[in-house]
Amino acid sequence: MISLNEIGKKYGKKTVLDGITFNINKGENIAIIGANGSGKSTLIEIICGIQKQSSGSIEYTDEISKVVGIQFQEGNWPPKTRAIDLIKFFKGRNWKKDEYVNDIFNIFEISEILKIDINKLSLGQRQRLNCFIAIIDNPTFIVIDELITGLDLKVHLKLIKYFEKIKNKTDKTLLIVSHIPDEIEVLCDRIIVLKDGKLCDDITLKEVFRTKKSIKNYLESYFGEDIEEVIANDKVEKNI
Ligand SMILES: Nc1ncnc2c1ncn2[C@@H]1O[C@H](COP(=O)(O)OP(=O)(O)OP(=O)(O)O)[C@@H](O)[C@H]1O
Repeated sequence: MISLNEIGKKYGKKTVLDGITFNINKGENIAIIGANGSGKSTLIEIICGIQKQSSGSIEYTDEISKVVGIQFQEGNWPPKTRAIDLIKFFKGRNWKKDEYVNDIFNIFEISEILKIDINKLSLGQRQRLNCFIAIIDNPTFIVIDELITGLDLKVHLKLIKYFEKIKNKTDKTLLIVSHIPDEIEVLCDRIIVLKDGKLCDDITLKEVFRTKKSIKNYLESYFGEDIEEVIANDKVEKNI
């Protein structure tokens, strides 16, 4: 279990996270939602140990966090780095003999971008590669910061299917930043809502369906406008 206790984060005088308390149990699949700037990325970076909280504590009580795979919205790779260089770096020269790596290599369609400078890839191609690299070590705890960014529909559906398989067939723990109702419904069993850096809801999908009938209705109750519009604005902001 990962236990967050009164996590706070300040950048200078600006409070970005305030009093965040919740647990992540092994095998859980959690969606973190919130408006732009509500602190989602900061929170997942703190959970993964990339950033230090300004206050509060985190306890990691079992093997959940032993192997963490985090996919960032953007990855800053050194100039002239290619996918093949990263694969060899992480898995060695004999990576082709690794069945798991070959499997995800095909699913994420890496062969077509294998020898291109990563900095010259399109947003969607880079997203695919970032996601692939995040899970190359077959992590027990997978953190995905907005799967949809830059992906075309075909690849998006393919990746959702892959993560759905992970959810159903393994006891891996998934933490996903997402605003896409269908994605949340397929991949998650719990939603955490951040608003202005505060945790304002922590609810199971079961409860969402019982009280609001659909995830779309639930999201609308937080965003206060048609969620399709929020998603569309998100896509425009991220140049999809
Ligand atoms: N390194 C930083 N220095 C100063 N302020 C920062 C830094 N990183 C993030 N912030 C600010 O902290 C707030 C929360 O940012 P964060 O990226 O965590 O939000 P988010 O919910 O993930 O946003 P988005 O949906 O746009 O990705 C924002 O106001 C952002 O401008």
